Amino acid sequence: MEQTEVMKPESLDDLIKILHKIFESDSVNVEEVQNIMESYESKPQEWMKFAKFDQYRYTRNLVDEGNGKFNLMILCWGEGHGSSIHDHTDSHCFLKLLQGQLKETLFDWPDRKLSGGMVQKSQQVLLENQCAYINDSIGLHRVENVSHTETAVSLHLYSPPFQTCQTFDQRTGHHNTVKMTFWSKFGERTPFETTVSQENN
Ligand SMILES: N[C@@H](CS(=O)O)C(=O)O
Ligand SMILES: [Fe+2]
Repeated sequence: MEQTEVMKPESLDDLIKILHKIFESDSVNVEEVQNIMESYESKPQEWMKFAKFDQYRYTRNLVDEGNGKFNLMILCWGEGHGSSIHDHTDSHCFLKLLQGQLKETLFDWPDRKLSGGMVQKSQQVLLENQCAYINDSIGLHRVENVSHTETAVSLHLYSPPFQTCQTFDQRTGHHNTVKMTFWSKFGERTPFETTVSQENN
């Protein structure tokens, strides 16, 4: 389908409505989703209720389940928090900055005869309101809030939704499968579960 104009979402709720419409279709137009997400102007009062921080790790806070087609979540990054090198389980990943800055480092998938560690392909600093995109054919990434004084908040859309991903050891290229958990869902702190690992990647 051809895209004629980019609608500018009036609010986070409006953005969610537009995303529901877009994802009714079976094919995902990456550029369209990226443009819509980028054109939403972040207003803290609209997303504050989802932004719950942890002292030790970045948190994943579920905002919307996208009718089963996507998961929309807000990630909260304390000073110096970062993810390990990971994949996105064959899903589309859109990452929009709501507050602060994040550094994204791209890596190639490790090959068998890896020596000297995994190779960095590129690096970019994402600024407020920018929206980046990645999938497994582009490569792997690590995301970091390198600031020692500012927190960062980002809005992530994954389609289709996924619950596990692979994390990679930069030195050896070896990977582990990790279960991904939510710190909160729809603004409510997720109850502590003893059976489920509370690890992020
Ligand atoms: N993909 C990561 C966040 S990031 O580092 O892009 C996650 O969903 O936890
Ligand atoms: Fe990621």
